[in-house]
Amino acid sequence: MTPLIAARGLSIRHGETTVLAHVDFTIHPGEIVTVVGPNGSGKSTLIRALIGLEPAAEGRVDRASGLRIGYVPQKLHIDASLPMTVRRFLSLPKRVSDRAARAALARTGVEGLEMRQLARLSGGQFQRVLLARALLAEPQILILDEPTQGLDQPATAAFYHLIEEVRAQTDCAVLLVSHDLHVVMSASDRVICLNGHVCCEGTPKVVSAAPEYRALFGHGTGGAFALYRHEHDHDHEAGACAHDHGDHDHHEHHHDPA
Ligand SMILES: Nc1ncnc2c1ncn2[C@@H]1O[C@H](COP(=O)(O)OP(=O)(O)OP(=O)(O)O)[C@@H](O)[C@H]1O
Repeated sequence: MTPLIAARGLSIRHGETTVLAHVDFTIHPGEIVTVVGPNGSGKSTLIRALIGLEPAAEGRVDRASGLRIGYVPQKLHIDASLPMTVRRFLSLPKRVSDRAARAALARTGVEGLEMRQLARLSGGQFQRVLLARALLAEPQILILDEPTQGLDQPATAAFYHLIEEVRAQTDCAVLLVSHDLHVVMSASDRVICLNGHVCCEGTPKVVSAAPEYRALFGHGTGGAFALYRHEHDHDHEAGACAHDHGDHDHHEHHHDPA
């Protein structure tokens, strides 16, 4: 199957610093893939590179032709305290019909909020409005960078449940960045563990058992994997550290100043 997006030997540098080194990564239609990794490990950078917002220092990113991407960035360059209604926000940057706006809000469980000021939305409602806006493009892939930051556990769980519903309804692929390992792991087909490079990759079960993952996140994470989305699927597909090229010197020194 042709991937929607593929990074091939992708390295990203900011000045002298290599932020991502030799990343190989693909996402296929309909998959839910989660990128996990410590702070500063390059998760947002990878997402931005996949979308075309970061130039490759080495390697490349291939995107399916005409790919429709629904992107919810980690930081929104809009002040939520600006006087702006949800309806108006949904029309940025491209005007949408009342009907489309209503349908998008209904789909994300925040129907009837059209005339509400952004500043008066709860954190959870705001995330759902962001998701509604991303869905307006009828994306083939939805990319969400830490969408539940600041939400409590029930709101986080409800949001991921919604993502799964959206995926089921639209069959779009979903690429998530998250720190919510417990919830996300259970809702992912595949997990990529990043730390300047791909440390390990595979099903939640494979990644949870990978020494590289455990070294980063500790051993107390075992309980996080009680609910695997496809417990019996594809475990053979991507063994732990499939993308570890054995270049250990490089990996270990990755975060050292160049
Ligand atoms: N525009 C930039 N210029 C210079 N360095 C940058 C820039 N953007 C990111 N970095 C650095 O690149 C590294 C990776 O950042 P990135 O935001 O991708 O990490 P992250 O894994 O998403 O982190 P977090 O979990 O904290 O959001 C960090 O060390 C960061 O300081």
